[in-house]
Order: sequence, then C-alpha cells, then structure tokens
Amino acid sequence: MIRGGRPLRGSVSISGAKNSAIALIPAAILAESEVVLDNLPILSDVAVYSEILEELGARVLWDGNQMRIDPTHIRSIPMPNGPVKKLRASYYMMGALLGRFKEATIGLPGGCNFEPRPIDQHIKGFEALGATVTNEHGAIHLHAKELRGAKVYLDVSSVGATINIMLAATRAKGATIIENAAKEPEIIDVATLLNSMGAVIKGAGTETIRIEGVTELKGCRHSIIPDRIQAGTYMIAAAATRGDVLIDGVIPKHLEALTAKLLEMGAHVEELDESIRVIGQPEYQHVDVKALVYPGFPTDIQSPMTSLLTQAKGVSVLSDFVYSNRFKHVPELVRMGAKIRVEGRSAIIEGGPLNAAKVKAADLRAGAALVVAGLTVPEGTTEVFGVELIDRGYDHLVPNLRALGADVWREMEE
Ligand SMILES: CC(=O)N[C@H]1[C@@H](OP(=O)(O)OP(=O)(O)OC[C@H]2O[C@@H](n3ccc(=O)[nH]c3=O)[C@H](O)[C@@H]2O)O[C@H](CO)[C@@H](O)[C@@H]1O
Ligand SMILES: C=C(OP(=O)(O)O)C(=O)O
Repeated sequence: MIRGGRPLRGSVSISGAKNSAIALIPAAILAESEVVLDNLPILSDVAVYSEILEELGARVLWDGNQMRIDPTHIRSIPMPNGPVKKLRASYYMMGALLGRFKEATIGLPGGCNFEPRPIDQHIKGFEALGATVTNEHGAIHLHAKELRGAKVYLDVSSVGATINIMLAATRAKGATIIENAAKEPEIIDVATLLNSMGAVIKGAGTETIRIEGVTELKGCRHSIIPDRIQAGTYMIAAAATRGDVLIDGVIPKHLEALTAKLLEMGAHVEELDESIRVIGQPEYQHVDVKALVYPGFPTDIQSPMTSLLTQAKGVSVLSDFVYSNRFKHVPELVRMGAKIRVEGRSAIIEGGPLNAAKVKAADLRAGAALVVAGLTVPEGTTEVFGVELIDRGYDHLVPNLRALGADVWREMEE
C-alpha cells in the first residue's frame, strides 16, 4: 500500500547481491569443508536455496547476514520438483552437483517467467565437458564418467551459463576456456569465492575465462558484493520522487550506465567512494535507454526505469536487448495512467502524471516498477498485489522506504 507524493530523503544501506548469493550458495557445495558467506541478503530466494541444500544433506546455519554451509555430508539425490521449481538459479545445482558427484537430476528452473528462458548454453557447456544430458519428464539428468576441460564458445553471453560451466569445470581434468563469457560483476564474485576455495580461475569479468581443474576444494570465508540492482532501484526512486538519497555501501562503477542516464535526464548524481547520492529535480528530459549485457544498462533495472521515464517531459524509448519481451509491468503502469505502448522489443513512454490504482506484480522487477510508480502519485493509495515476488530480490524494501520518509506499508491479502 503506497500513499505517494513524498520526496524520499535520507540514506539507505544496500545489502549483498541476490544474483551473487544464489550462485555462491550452490558453489559452496564444491568444497570439502565449511564455507562462510558474509553480507548475505535476506531474500526469499536465499531461503529457498538453503532449503535445497538442506534437502541434499548439507548443514546450513543462517544467522542474519551470515550463512555457514557445511557440505561434508551432501549427496546427489534427484530433485525433480519442490524448491528447485521456485527459483531460476536452481540451475546452478546442475553445475555444482556435476562438478562434485559427476551426476545430478534437477527439475527445470522457476523464477521470473517474463518470457521463455532457455538453458541450451548451459547444457552445451556440460556436454563439452563430457557429460551426457537428458531431459526426463521435465527434469534434467546429467552424468559423466569423467569431466574433461574443453573450449566452450557461448552463442549468447549468458550469466547463468558462464557461472554454471565455471562451477562444473573447477573439478574437471585439465583446462576449460569459456569464450564470449558474460562479464557481469556477479561472475567475478563467484570466481573470487571459487579461487579462495582453491580453484584456479583467470579472466572472470572479461569475455575469456580460463579454468584449470583441481581435484579438491576447501572451505573459506567470503563477503558478497553489493546488490547493484537494488541500489539502482533506490537511485531511480530518489529521482522519481524528486528526493535526495544517499545510497550507501555500493560499488559506483557497477552503476555507471544508470548514473549516466540519470545525469542525461537532468538529475544530480554524485559518485563517492562507496556511495552514490541522487538529488531529484522538478523536471526531467526524455531519454532513450537500451538494456544490454554488462557494462550496458541492466535489464533488471529497466522495469523501474520505465516508471521513472513517465516522469520525464516528452517521449522516451526504452529497448531491452537482453529479453525481447520483458514488459509485463507496462499494462499495470497503464492502469495507473501511464501513456506507454510496446512495439517489438521497445516501450515508447510519453511522460505525464500517474494516478493511484490497484495493480499486480507479474514478476520481481515489475513489482519494483509499480512501487516506484506508486511513490510518485500524490493522491490516493496505490495497492500493489503479488508483492511476495518482490521479496525474491529486495531486502527490507518497506522498512527502507519508510526510513526514507515514504508512506508505505504492507497488508496481508484476505
Ligand atoms: C539468477 C540470475 O543471475 N539471474 C540473472 C541472470 O539470468 P540468466 O542467467 O537466466 O540470464 P542469461 O544471461 O542467461 O540470459 C541472457 C539472454 O540469453 C538467453 N539465453 C540464456 C541462456 C541460454 O542457455 N540460452 C539463451 O538463449 C536468454 O534467453 C536471454 O535472452 O542474468 C539476467 C541477465 O542479466 C538477469 O536478468 C537475471 O537477473
Ligand atoms: C530476472 C531476475 O531474476 P531471476 O533470474 O532469478 O528470475 C531478476 O533478478 O530480475
């Protein structure tokens, strides 16, 4: 429930990154002893992952922002259904279990279903390493007598495929080279953890990653990088409400594409060492935004960005070159009075005021977009339904927004 129209003011601390956490937790099972993850975000996706590991026999102690994972007694039991269906990143269990046991059966992943999200590049990578991969009644079965290093050229620079191949290849015999690898900061985070565990990975963050297989990995302690998508959402909310917010505990370099767009629109943005201050302005210029792979503008912030662009003068065009049809937030924004039409992979947004309405989050970032939109509406109460999807990726969103002065609260549905 949001009564908007109040500028957000103050500072907000950003939690660890969801897309790192849900890759680091499965990576931990490759170790022979305890892995400690610090700066863990408190998210429903993290809770689901801890359930998956416990089902497989790992000991998981989750205390606030720390998780201790002892994989000593883990085994590879088939997981065709259950928690693996609740999130996208369950696909990492394929690479992690294959690396450790040379065998895995994992149901096809869930997560945000804004369009079909194939995993053919993951499978191509596993097969190149010597695995046999079959789809048995909606679950993927992987088996290898031996994993051997190989050269894998990705047709699309997929975040998930890059990490998954890296996970399996750490325990393969010989060297694996991933070409056209994804370069997102979360990939570097996973490589950093694996290297601390004893893996030999070079080039993470570039388009060529080289992994020398090792026979054993040990436990270690690792602190998760800040969540650039949550940070970006608060930057957008600060601008949209014409507020003044210090977004703290971030790596400003990870947010450069967004910072550049906010400056182009006319917002004031100050980059400090580990924080970014956004000062909103009464008027914004229209801009064109192209969501691309890193270091381009992140697709995961394009939905909240759509809400901000309704506050700009004139017509903005937002195109998503990662997902061609990630626009489930648009019909809901239109219910709130937005003038937006979707043409191909672009949303054409004509600036203008929004009104309060009852709207539904179709996925995680669509939900965040509706919250940002609601915060701009000065009269009436915007009701966002389906907010459990927002819990997948935003740590303490409502308390954080309230601390910034927003009139927002949560009610249970009947
Ligand atoms: C858990 C996690 O980290 N999720 C992120 C990850 O998702 P995810 O890893 O699923 O996204 P990918 O980077 O794999 O997808 C990028 C593009 O490649 C295509 N593709 C991908 C794999 C494949 O085997 N074949 C294929 O065609 C996808 O359909 C998409 O068009 O990166 C996305 C792109 O930054 C983000 O939106 C998600 O938040
Ligand atoms: C699409 C997202 O997540 P996932 O890949 O986990 O569904 C996201 O974080 O915006």
